Amino acid sequence: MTSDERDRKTTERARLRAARRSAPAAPMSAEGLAAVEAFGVVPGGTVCAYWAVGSEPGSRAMLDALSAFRVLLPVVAGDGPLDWAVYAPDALRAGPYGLLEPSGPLLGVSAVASAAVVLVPALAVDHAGVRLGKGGGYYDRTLAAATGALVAVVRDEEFVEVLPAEPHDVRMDAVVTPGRGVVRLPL
Ligand SMILES: Nc1nc2c(c(=O)[nH]1)N(C=O)[C@@H](CNc1ccc(C(=O)N[C@@H](CCC(=O)O)C(=O)O)cc1)CN2
Ligand SMILES: Nc1ncnc2c1ncn2[C@@H]1O[C@H](COP(=O)(O)OP(=O)(O)OP(=O)(O)O)[C@@H](O)[C@H]1O
Repeated sequence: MTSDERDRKTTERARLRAARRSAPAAPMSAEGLAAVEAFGVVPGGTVCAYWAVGSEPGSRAMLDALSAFRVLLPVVAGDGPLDWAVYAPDALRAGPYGLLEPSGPLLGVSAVASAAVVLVPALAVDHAGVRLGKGGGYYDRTLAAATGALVAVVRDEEFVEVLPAEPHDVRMDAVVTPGRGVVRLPL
């Protein structure tokens, strides 16, 4: 039943967040580019990425490695789908949840459809492509409109066999980890 799955998500989130707190940082500077190349995005193409916070995998270096592409970062817009703006290293401002957000013009929630690849933050991903996020539902509400490849970015140990899933969970097309590189899903 769905409410059981929700409880199991809560338990899994707590476990994964605790593990992250004691895990080494995962700057993953090359893995974003590896994912974009794996899906054959041409220079100048659009990629959605994210500004990593706290113990999340990812870094400014991961974004800067994508300088041949047009990189969009999410902007939290109330409880709705995420808005987007172009990443420029010198045009960032503080957003909610300790995030930095791009300060340039907002492109609207439909901008996610312009991306050939969407790099998606996650606490964990499973072999079927089910992703567990932080529980806000922002990405699930957003990715329904995406048309490009959805690639979750996690540590090796966060790529797991099976996660609890609800009907609204949007499946990932691939995962990238430092040890395994880009893995197409479902496995
Ligand atoms: N880097 C990044 N950007 C993102 C997300 C994300 O998960 N990671 N989001 C995904 O939906 C959206 C924002 N939603 C978020 C929801 C919760 C937390 C969060 O819990 N962060 C800290 C607590 C920070 C604080 O409140 O001070 C944490 O993980 O403990 C972060 C972002 C859009 N941008
Ligand atoms: N497409 C959607 N439409 C409306 N509500 C949604 C949708 N997707 C998720 N939600 C709601 O958002 C809440 C959190 O969902 P879920 O547990 O899947 O978040 P998550 O994927 O871990 O978080 P995030 O996407 O922010 O990283 C749930 O209450 C869920 O019902």
